[in-house]
Amino acid sequence: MTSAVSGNSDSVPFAGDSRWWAAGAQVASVARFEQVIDALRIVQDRVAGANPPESELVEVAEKLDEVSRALAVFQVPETKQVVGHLDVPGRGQSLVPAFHVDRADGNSVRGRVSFSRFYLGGGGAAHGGAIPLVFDEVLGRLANVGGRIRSRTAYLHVNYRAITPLDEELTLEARFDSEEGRKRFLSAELRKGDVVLADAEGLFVALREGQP
Ligand SMILES: CCCCCCCCCC(=O)SCCNC(=O)CCNC(=O)[C@H](O)C(C)(C)COP(=O)(O)OP(=O)(O)OC[C@H]1O[C@@H](n2cnc3c(N)ncnc32)[C@H](O)[C@@H]1OP(=O)(O)O
Repeated sequence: MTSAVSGNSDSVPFAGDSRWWAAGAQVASVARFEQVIDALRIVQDRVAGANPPESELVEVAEKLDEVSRALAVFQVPETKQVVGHLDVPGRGQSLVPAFHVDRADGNSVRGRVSFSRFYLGGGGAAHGGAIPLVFDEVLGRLANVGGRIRSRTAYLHVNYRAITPLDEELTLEARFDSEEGRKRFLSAELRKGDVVLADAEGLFVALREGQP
């Protein structure tokens, strides 16, 4: 039996369906796919943090090749892709740390995120590119919810105020500040407790008819 992939991209509704993707992609089991993504995230972390002997590396490479071969025959075009459209925190997209929504409406969202070992930059701090990934994910979704015409990031300005530690639950708050014609201005902060670790301002431009 197959299930339609949900229009919402988080277990707590993010106030609407952005329809960034073509609706109707089917997945054999959302729960099983989520299990695969969770396992993949752990593999990413374990690979990033490992320094095993060569014999173990040979075995691990063979096992990973086996997984790649198993999935190779099931590749689909973007319109049928499941990753990115799963109704689970993080949309099943293992590139971006999963964002867990606690509160959302059409103009703001608050949630939690944690940067695991995979996202290490150096010196215990999250990679400077991993933080904009999360801001783009959250602001991009917020820019498009509530039946708005879909938009794309035109710019994303990030200020790094303090190092972002790994493996700690952080909060992220974002808001839709204003709109001028096709231009949507949004902002957000990433915090550990009361301390702002990073903040961001983004411009998202609504796409014209037929614009990719
Ligand atoms: C479930 C799905 C969830 C998805 C979540 C993740 C969402 C992630 C969103 C993304 O990351 S999208 C991918 C990254 N972004 C891109 O690939 C965008 C690439 N750039 C473009 O496609 C175009 O440049 C863009 C659509 C952003 C704008 O081009 P247009 O030709 O449509 O707009 P135009 O150049 O006419 O500009 C419209 C207005 O925006 C302004 N503008 C555009 N880019 C700007 C910029 N960079 N800085 C300042 N202003 C800018 C421009 O000046 C103008 O202002 P005015 O109306 O006041 O004259």
